[in-house]
Amino acid sequence: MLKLFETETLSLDDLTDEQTAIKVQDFSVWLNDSLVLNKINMCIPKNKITAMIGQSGCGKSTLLSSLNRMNELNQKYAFSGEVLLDGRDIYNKKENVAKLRTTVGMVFQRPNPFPMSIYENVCFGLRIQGKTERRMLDDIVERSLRNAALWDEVKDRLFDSALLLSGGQQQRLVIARALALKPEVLLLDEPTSALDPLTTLHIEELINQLKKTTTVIIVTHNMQQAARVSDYAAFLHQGELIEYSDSDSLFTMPDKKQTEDYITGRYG
Ligand SMILES: Nc1ncnc2c1ncn2[C@@H]1O[C@H](COP(=O)(O)OP(=O)(O)OP(=O)(O)O)[C@@H](O)[C@H]1O
Repeated sequence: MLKLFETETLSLDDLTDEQTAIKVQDFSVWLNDSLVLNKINMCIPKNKITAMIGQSGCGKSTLLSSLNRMNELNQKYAFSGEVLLDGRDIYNKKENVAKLRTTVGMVFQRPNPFPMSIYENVCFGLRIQGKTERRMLDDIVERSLRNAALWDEVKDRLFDSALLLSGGQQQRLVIARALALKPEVLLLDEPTSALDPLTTLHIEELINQLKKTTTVIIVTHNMQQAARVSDYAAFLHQGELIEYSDSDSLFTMPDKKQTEDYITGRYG
């Protein structure tokens, strides 16, 4: 299979604690009293790209947003089980949720730049953390924009409104905003679904670069994209984790008939 990038494959069954970024254990979610995720178990490897795939409504976004407690913004939310980040249950009562959401950053389907300058967008979270020293902010803004492959396009207009950027530039800007906080994990919810093919390719290259320092988990409807960029893939169906393995195996020799039907386009 044509892969955009090659990578060493670890066996998901033999991951050590050091190789594991997030461990999801018997995790179930109810929204408005209906079961949306049913006893999910998965170990997400560190500094790799893991894709979540499955037909609309299967629970991908719910699972993704459960990994940094974004799901709690939904009022009628209940869960059971555990999500361990570096061995710590993020649902423990003492968890600092604001800090968690900087450690586990999230980028949504539609870019959501704030109505302020490009520069201020990138340092938004840093300012909330009370960081004001200009030279440090300048350095972080430059590094984050470089890492998000946007620096060359915006370096001469850092103080222009972010809303003037194109859709693809805005998506890279919000990735830069997340990177400024040095996340350990970045959650991407269909980050390229609103973008053209060339910009999508830029973002895919960027995602691959990110794994040098960051664990990336991406929800995508685009099977080619999942096969191109991900090292591991999880197939969900009606709230169940049907199959989870390295992407080469899942996309070329799936174990389960349901997975095969989905990736060959028989449904979904
Ligand atoms: N607030 C809510 N109350 C009740 N059910 C909800 C709520 N939000 C989502 N759901 C249901 O939970 C299930 C999972 O939704 P989720 O958004 O996680 O699926 P998804 O796989 O990401 O779908 P898509 O690919 O369409 O974005 C769906 O059946 C959805 O209708």
